[in-house]
Amino acid sequence: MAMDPISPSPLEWLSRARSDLRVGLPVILREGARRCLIAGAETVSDTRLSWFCEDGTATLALTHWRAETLKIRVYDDDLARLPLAPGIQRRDLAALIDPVGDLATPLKGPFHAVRDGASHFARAGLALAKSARILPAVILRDLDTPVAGLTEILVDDITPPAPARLKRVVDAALPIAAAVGTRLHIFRPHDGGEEHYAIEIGRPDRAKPVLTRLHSACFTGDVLGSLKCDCGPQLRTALESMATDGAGVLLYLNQEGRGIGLANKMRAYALQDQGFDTVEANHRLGFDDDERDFGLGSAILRDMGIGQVRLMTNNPRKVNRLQHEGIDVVERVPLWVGETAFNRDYLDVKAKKSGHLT
Ligand SMILES: Nc1nc2c(ncn2[C@@H]2O[C@H](COP(=O)(O)OP(=O)(O)OP(=O)(O)O)[C@@H](O)[C@H]2O)c(=O)[nH]1
Ligand SMILES: [Zn+2]
Repeated sequence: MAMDPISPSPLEWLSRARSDLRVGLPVILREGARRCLIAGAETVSDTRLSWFCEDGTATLALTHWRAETLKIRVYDDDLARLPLAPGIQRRDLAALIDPVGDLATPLKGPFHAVRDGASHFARAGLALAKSARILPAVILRDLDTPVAGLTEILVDDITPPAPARLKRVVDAALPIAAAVGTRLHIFRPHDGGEEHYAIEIGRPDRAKPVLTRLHSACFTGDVLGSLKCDCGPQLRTALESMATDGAGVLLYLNQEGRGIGLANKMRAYALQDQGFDTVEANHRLGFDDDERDFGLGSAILRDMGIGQVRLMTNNPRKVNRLQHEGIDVVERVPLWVGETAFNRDYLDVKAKKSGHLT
């Protein structure tokens, strides 16, 4: 991995590794002279799975959340490793990593987690799977020699995640129903991740606090008008308030499903159909309550020359993260709109479990 101008940089390798995992291609993790092959447990093919497992040394890494649901002992703080026997099939793996069938087949196990050996390859693999927006579960196997054609990355390049860096790609006038004088700015992260947008209403005076919202993408709420959440009404109300005020900036962050991606959010909805709440559903899938990085918001605001904001939110994590990164949140503007019979429990859980201010 020489740092000449033409070879991939660590960030570029990471971007490749995410795509590889998504299509089912294994990736090599390296630390010093040690190499480990990993693959997404959700995406690995039958043939590759049997290759991984043929000598009986492969393991499956799950987050502590998923392990707790399956009653697996957690020896490594935030994750658990299970041995994978030769001959294990993809449907056996699916039952371990995907909670949708948990209630139908509740008596899985007992499981004997791996205690020995280092867990950092597993931890790095799980971080990579999350950033690839697949289920947070990876299979691992030590590797003696490099494999030609596979992406190889250093464990240290995965954890801890680097602070968000984005570049402004383009902006143009976009008259919208809420405000004719609107511009849409597109920002592209250096790490090859999803693009994010800034919707600038009017011409906010940078010398004063700017009415601002950090809005996370919600395809179901923003586009389809889902009644299960409050995102659509929050989006429209925020834009209308900025129009009424004469100026404002709404950052549309492509962190669908609190950062787990739309496919995993729909898995969470399937669990909610079974009676679990929004937080429990994330945990049963193996995710934290909230996987979003609000550092994206401060990076974009800084780029736009905005240092002081009146932030439209009920979420104290957004306020804290902006403050932490030097954006002065001079006021929090509550944004409670769009309660329906279908989202009452969801809003209740956000207030009770996720600390949303009422
Ligand atoms: N995982 C998961 N994500 C959900 C669910 N319902 C909505 N979301 C996502 O939750 C996020 C809500 O985003 P925001 O409205 O910006 O954030 P918030 O944390 O509610 O904070 P404020 O609205 O600012 O008070 C969006 O990314 C939605 O896609 C759910 O049941 N599970
Ligand atoms: Zn929503």
